[in-house]
Parts: sequence; C-alpha cells; structure tokens
Amino acid sequence: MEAELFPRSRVRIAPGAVHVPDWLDADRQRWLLGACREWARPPAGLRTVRTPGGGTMTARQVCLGLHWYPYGYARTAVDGDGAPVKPLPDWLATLAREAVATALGPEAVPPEPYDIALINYYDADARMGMHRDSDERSAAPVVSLSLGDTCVFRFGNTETRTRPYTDVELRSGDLFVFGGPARLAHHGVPRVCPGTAPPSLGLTGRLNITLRVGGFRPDPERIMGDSPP
Ligand SMILES: O=C(O)CCC(=O)C(=O)O
Ligand SMILES: [Fe+2]
Repeated sequence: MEAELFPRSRVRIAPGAVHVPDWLDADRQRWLLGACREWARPPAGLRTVRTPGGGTMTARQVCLGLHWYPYGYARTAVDGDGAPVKPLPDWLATLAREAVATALGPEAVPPEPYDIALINYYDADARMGMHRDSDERSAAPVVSLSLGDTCVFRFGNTETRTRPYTDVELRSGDLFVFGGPARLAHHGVPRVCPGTAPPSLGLTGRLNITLRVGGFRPDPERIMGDSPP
C-alpha cells in the first residue's frame, strides 16, 4: 500500500460518479473478505464466466441475490452448477445505502432495496473490458467496493467505449459510486497492480463487489435474456 504525505481526497469523476478513497477501514475490509470467501464456495460459488462469443472473462465471479450471466439475471447459477443463488444479506444492502448517501448524498439513496451483488475476483493478469451495467431495470446508483490489490479503473462516457475517460486508482477499501447521468457510463478495469494489497488483509489479488438494484418482479426463474451460453 502506498503511503501519501496527505490523505487521498474524494473526487467527483463525472456528474453522478464519485470516488471515496479509504471508505472501508481495515476491520470492515477483513470482515468483507471473510464473507466473500464464504460466498465463493459452492454451491453457486465462484465461476468462470463464458461469453456468448466463445470467450471467457478473466475475472471470476460469484453473485448474491440474483445471478448475472451474459446478459441477464436468473435465480439460479444457470451458467454454473445450477444451484440457487445465495441470498444478499441485509447488512450488505444497508452498507450499499450508506455508500450512496456518503458518495452522492441522502437524496440519491433509492427507495427500493439493493438486491444484487456481483463479486469479481481478479488475479494478477485479470482485467475487465469497457462495458455498461445495463442488465438492471432500475436506475439506482451502482456501488463498488474494492479489496486487495490496487487496480486502474477506467470510467468513461455513456456514448462510446473510448475516450473521453478518466483513469482512477482504486485501492483496498475504496468506494466508487455511479448513478444519475453516470449510471450507464462505460467502465472497465484495464490493469490490476499485483502485490499492492495491504499485507495485513491477507488477500492475493483483487476483489470488487458491485451492489445494484435489479428492479425486477419477484417471480420468474429466468428474468432476462434467453438461453445461457
Ligand atoms: O472491478 C471493478 O472495479 C468493476 C467491476 C464491474 O464493472 C462490474 O462488475 O460490472
Ligand atoms: Fe460494470
């Protein structure tokens, strides 16, 4: 972990997109990491995501609340072991609301509860291409929490996958929230910086947790999309 002379300050990266450095203290990071390790176990645990074009995502993923697959949501791990997705605990939904209030202000906290978490694990070579989080039906802000290795997080625009964008260093404990006019901005992770996790955390690699509101009706088994890859 790098130690600055001055603490890093919060930055509004774009209207509706705010980076809050060091939002999670060391104890909360450890707690969250312990929880991620449990969620990553089968059934419906950490998996490699296959894309419809025949490729695989380099970040591996586990979901809570609803299961994301390219490109929709389901109640079971339709592209994994088929088991029911693990529930999203109330404390994590509450943490998401606190995050939005901190980053964007209390008026930006959505009325509906956060009901989806996507947890991505990046090893030293993993990255994530520019994309939009557009499979949800709600406009509620996306909350992103980072643990472990630092990464370069690229936050772009709603129109194109390319410039203009801003590269932000996300470190262990950082919060990033994007909502309002930034909710559908393209973003990605071009690079992880291996060996930069705080040694006391005990994680090799990087974990990112995004919390989202699905905005789906309670019933159907497969909520969007057609067949899994
Ligand atoms: O790992 C990150 O910081 C971003 C993850 C992301 O964009 C996603 O899960 O959709
Ligand atoms: Fe995303």
